[in-house]
Amino acid sequence: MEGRAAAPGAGTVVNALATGVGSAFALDIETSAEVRLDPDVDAVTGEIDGDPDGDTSLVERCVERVVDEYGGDEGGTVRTESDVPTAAGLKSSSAAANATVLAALDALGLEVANDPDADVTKTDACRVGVEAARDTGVAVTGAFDDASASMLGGATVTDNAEDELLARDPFDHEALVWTPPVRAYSADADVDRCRQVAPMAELAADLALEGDHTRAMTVNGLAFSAALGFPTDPAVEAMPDCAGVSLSGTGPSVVAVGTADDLERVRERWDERDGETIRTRTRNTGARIT
Ligand SMILES: Nc1ncnc2c1ncn2[C@@H]1O[C@H](COP(=O)(O)OP(=O)(O)OP(=O)(O)O)[C@@H](O)[C@H]1O
Ligand SMILES: O=C(O)C1=C[C@@H](O)[C@@H](O)[C@H](O)C1
Repeated sequence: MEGRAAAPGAGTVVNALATGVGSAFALDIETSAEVRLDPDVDAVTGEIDGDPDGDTSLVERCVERVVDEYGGDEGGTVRTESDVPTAAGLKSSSAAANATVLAALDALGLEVANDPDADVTKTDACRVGVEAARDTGVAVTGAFDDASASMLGGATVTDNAEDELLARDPFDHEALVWTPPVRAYSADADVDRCRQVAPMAELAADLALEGDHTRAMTVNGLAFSAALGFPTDPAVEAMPDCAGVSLSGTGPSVVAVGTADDLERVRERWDERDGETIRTRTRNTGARIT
């Protein structure tokens, strides 16, 4: 019983740590997962390609939850490979969870689709990974905003307290990502500081629900950079030349969206900073069984 799947990382429109309402969009960088299930094995063992000491608890819990809900009492293995840097704000946890849940469902021979008649809908599959993120303490709110953007593609707005999808829109832009050489685990984020900027998070969520995701992300980025102690300079440098720019997740990455020519000008400025600058694009297709 084997299954394989892949899921994209994502960028932030609105961080949900202030109010529970969040918004994110899929980026064209991926994590893939391979799951092997065996009725004669009890435990689930995880492995992260290239990171032998990486924390595999999230993906192991994803497989356990899929087996509990849709399988028998199989155990087995899960192995991930990822182009999404971990703990960089680019939703590596959501991508890993979504890819693993889809691979485990595939291993059980179940059909997953964005269709109420499928064995499992993509939204329900996404909720399994969100519960696993809560179980393992990887996410603060469960991060249904990030997980739904990765699972469904496009830009989503969600209520993370209820795991409810409030809106989903196509989101078509070139993207530029700057990742400084530090890491910030969501579980360590200062949630009280984030709550201080709730009025700005509410404004950003209103803009996102009106479909103005790019202005929403810029408002969000200024507020959460200030709250979480990240510099606002990268956003200020990008603002004249992009449609929207934000600190992504709980940082440290900053994501700008716009046209290719405009982002080249932003890249020249960001390339002077320590760390890595990646050109990619947003995408409207989400996670898939491969
Ligand atoms: N490729 C992977 N395979 C298995 N688990 C992973 C993988 N990538 C991330 N994780 C899990 O996600 C955790 C990192 O989650 P965290 O929320 O801090 O990062 P992020 O999702 O990249 O950040 P953010 O939510 O700010 O975008 C890791 O410690 C690990 O448990
Ligand atoms: O841990 C969490 O619940 C979250 C982490 C960040 O990615 C946020 O951007 C997201 O809205 C919620």
